[in-house]
Amino acid sequence: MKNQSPVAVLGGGSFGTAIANLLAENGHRVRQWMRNETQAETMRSQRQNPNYLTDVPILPGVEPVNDLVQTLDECELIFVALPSSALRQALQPHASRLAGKLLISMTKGIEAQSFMLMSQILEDIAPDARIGVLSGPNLAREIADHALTATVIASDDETLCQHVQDVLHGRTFRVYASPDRFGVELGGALKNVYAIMAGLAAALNMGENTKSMLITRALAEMTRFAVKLGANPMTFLGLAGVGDLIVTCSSPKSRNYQVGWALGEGLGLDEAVDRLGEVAEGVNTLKVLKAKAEELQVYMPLVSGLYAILFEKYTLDQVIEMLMLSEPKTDVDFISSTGF
Ligand SMILES: NC(=O)c1ccc[n+]([C@@H]2O[C@H](COP(=O)([O-])OP(=O)(O)OC[C@H]3O[C@@H](n4cnc5c(N)ncnc54)[C@H](O)[C@@H]3O)[C@@H](O)[C@H]2O)c1
Ligand SMILES: O=P(O)(O)OC[C@H](O)CO
Repeated sequence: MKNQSPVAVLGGGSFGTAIANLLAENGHRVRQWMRNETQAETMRSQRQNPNYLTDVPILPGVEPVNDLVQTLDECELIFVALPSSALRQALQPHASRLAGKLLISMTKGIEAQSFMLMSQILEDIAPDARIGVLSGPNLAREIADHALTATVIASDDETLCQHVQDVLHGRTFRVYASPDRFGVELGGALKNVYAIMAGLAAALNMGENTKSMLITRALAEMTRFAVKLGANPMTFLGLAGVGDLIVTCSSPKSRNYQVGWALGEGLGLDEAVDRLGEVAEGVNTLKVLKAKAEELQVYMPLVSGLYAILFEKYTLDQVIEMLMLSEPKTDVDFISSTGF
């Protein structure tokens, strides 16, 4: 079933571009909104995004636009691919236009002051909207290249999940549903931090044992934190948990991994972020996560270690020594408490 009204994608970056094209491939009319009028005009005339995924042709069904009010008024289903630092500021002024709309957050970040996830911000801005989260192992570059990909639409609104499955599902993009919006969204935000670490380790050629240890202990740490916040740990075994953690910690196409790689090459954090020139949400997430873990007294040695390197002038060697020589722990925390 095709939408009568066009579908909106908010964001002119790589993920907005990949998802807008995917929707158009499935036969939907798409309004891809971006704040930069020149960029929208260039995309309309050249049929290419001048800044992101520059070699990907913009399909005829995608109309790059610059008028947010008109876009929100025209569209019932709205995918949000704005950086976490921009989401509230971009949508708050238009709160009254969002009532009753289907708002799907694809943004993987955490708001600094409030520790709110992006769908919680959407709910805060638009309490009468219907809210979902799309998350999973979803590198924009690979979606645009039609690599076989799976994702998760998460919401307690089953009709919304079905609708999003209908519009996005296709030959190269498979959409699973989950009722656990909080767990799915938290997984997508937290894994960015560990991808920085994995990129750093890879640049230093630390080896496959190290990579595996990092990913597995990252999963343990993320899950421990999530349980403290009341999330369901089982969600972290799915695509939006371990799935996204694996891809982001393994792929040089991940921007968070690239920041870590640049740090491993000896760049400072600011230089690494500048060189990237795109959003790497893990840097801000690390700051808010470190503070929250301390507040909640959750043991997160990898987060503390990376924070110590990036913001407290510890050397990598000092942090490695602290991590490796700390008191030995149990492998899987939950085994003893579940009685298996
Ligand atoms: N790229 C991916 O592979 C991917 C995959 C899944 C989720 N995401 C998430 O999607 C979000 C966006 O990432 P991206 O990859 O598209 O980023 P990007 O760096 O490719 O592009 C960011 C875009 O946001 C725009 N922007 C910045 N500030 C803005 C503001 N105040 N108002 C409006 N637009 C603004 C920029 O101009 C740019 O067009 C992030 O939270 C990211 O974690 C990205
Ligand atoms: O490029 P990154 O590091 O923002 O990661 C992109 C996606 O979140 C991977 O699922």
